[in-house]
Amino acid sequence: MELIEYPDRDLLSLGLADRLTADLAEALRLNERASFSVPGGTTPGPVFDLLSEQALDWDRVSVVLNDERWVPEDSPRSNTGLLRKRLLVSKASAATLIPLYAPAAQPEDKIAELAEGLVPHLPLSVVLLGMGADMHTASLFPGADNLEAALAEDAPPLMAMRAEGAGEPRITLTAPVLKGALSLHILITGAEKRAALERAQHLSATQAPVRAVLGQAVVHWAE
Ligand SMILES: O=C(O)[C@H](O)[C@@H](O)[C@H](O)[C@H](O)COP(=O)(O)O
Repeated sequence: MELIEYPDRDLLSLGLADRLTADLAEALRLNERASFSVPGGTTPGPVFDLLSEQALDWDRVSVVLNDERWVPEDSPRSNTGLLRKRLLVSKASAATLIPLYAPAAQPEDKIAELAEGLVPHLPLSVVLLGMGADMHTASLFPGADNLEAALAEDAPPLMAMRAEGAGEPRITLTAPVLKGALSLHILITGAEKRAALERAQHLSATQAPVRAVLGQAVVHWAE
C-alpha cells in the first residue's frame, strides 16, 4: 500500500483528480476504450467536480459505480443520481454510464442483465474506491450475507449484498473485479477513517473487507 497525505481536502481533491486523469489518459493511449469505476457516498463529490472538467477523450470512457444502493435514481440515496449530477456533466457528459441499477423490487431480479452490460468493459482500467469507518469498501461490508463469496477468487463480477450497516439492499462489484484493475486508488478523509485504515492492515479481509484491495492501492488521505 502506498499512502499519500495531503495538507487539506482541497489539495487532496486536486491531487487525486490529476492522478486519475493521468491514469485514464494513459489507459486511453494504450487502448481504444477505458473503464473507470467510482464510489458513491458523501466523500467523492469535489473530486467528481474537478474530473468532469478535465480534457480527456471522455467519449472513449465507460463509467461504472463500485456499488449501488437498491433505490430509484431520484432517491437522495442513489449513487447513480450523484454521478449524473457531479461526474457525468460538462466534458465528462460524453462518457458512457454502465448501469448498476434497473427498476425492480430487489437486486437479484436484475443482476444477470446488469452483469451482462458490465463484463465487456472488464478488466477495469482505473478504480477509485471509498471506505467506511467500519472498513467496508464498495458494498463489501463486514458481516454481510454474501461477503465470503464476493471475496473469493472465482466470484462473479457483480453480487447482491445485504448488511446491517448498509441500509437498503446493495449491488456491488466483487473483489476479483476490483483487484483486477490496472490502477487502484482509495479516497479517505478524517481521523476516524485513517485509524480504521491502520487497523485494517492487521486484519483479514473478512474482518476488514478493504484489506482485499490494500496491497495494490494508492490511498489518498487528508484530515
Ligand atoms: O454506496 C456507498 O456507500 C459507497 O460506494 C461506499 O462504499 C462508500 O464509498 C463508503 O461507504 C464511504 O462513504 P462516505 O464517503 O459517505 O463516507
